[in-house]
Amino acid sequence: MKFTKMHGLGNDYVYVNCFEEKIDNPPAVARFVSDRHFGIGSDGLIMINPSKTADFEMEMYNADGSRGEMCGNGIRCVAKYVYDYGLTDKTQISVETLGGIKYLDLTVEDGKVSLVKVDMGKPELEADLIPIISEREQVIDEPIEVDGKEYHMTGVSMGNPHAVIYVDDVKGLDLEKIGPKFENHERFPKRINTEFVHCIDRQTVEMRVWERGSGETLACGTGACAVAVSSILNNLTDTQVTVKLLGGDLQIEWDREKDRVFMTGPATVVFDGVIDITEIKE
Ligand SMILES: N[C@H](CCC[C@H](N)C(=O)O)C(=O)O
Repeated sequence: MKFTKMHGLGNDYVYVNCFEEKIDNPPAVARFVSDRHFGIGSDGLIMINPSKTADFEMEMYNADGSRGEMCGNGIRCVAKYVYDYGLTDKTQISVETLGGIKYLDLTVEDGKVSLVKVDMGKPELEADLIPIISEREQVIDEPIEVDGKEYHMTGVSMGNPHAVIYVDDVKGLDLEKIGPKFENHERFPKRINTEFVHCIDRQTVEMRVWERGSGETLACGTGACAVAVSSILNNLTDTQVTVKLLGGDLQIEWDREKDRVFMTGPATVVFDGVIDITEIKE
């Protein structure tokens, strides 16, 4: 199977052009290629498929083989792949996802995509997932106990579920310890992506993320959007936010008039390769 290894701010996936390749068991292939010792090494698998309702379809799997409804860093890389590898010459494209059709603007330099702006759509407060105790115009603040400690979170969906938690010290967090306890907490029937955030000023936040199905990643596009929406709702930032992640910065804007979130960031090709997946059983 031919693949292309790409990343968005270090959130790396194995990309497969399924106009040419066929994958019969994506969850098993995702687990295999993601293994950083026995496979290629990645945060998951992203299949680029034909679509009946958009220019392309993004089918995304986490490293544990679970399917994600949407992937912000991933969809920017899909846009770069389809332009740079000649599947389109358009600089405005649409991509079908389980989280709805997304619309992307591509910036091209020297014939290659260097930056992508994604209309991430309408943020939803996860009332069914995390009971919201007040209307969205007020502070959204839900207590949750993990490891005997009470945290306060804001639940936001960007197609996939997120719990946003504000802390004073992001760097010192033991994510390996508390991350899985949030991810698998009984409050989250679909599990959860959890973002830990420190606000630097009204235009800048820094965050780390424990992703559902992949653990700590260097960046999370949908997570950065959820953090921006939560920070604006909690009156901690203005509507344009630079989100600083371990892998780099994303620019997020929540256009309250249109009620749509826009994410702008890079996409990078690392290498092309071929791997034998015929022996994968499970
Ligand atoms: N782990 C996420 C999917 C990947 C999201 C993230 N890598 C991004 O860039 O948005 C989930 O299961 O909902």
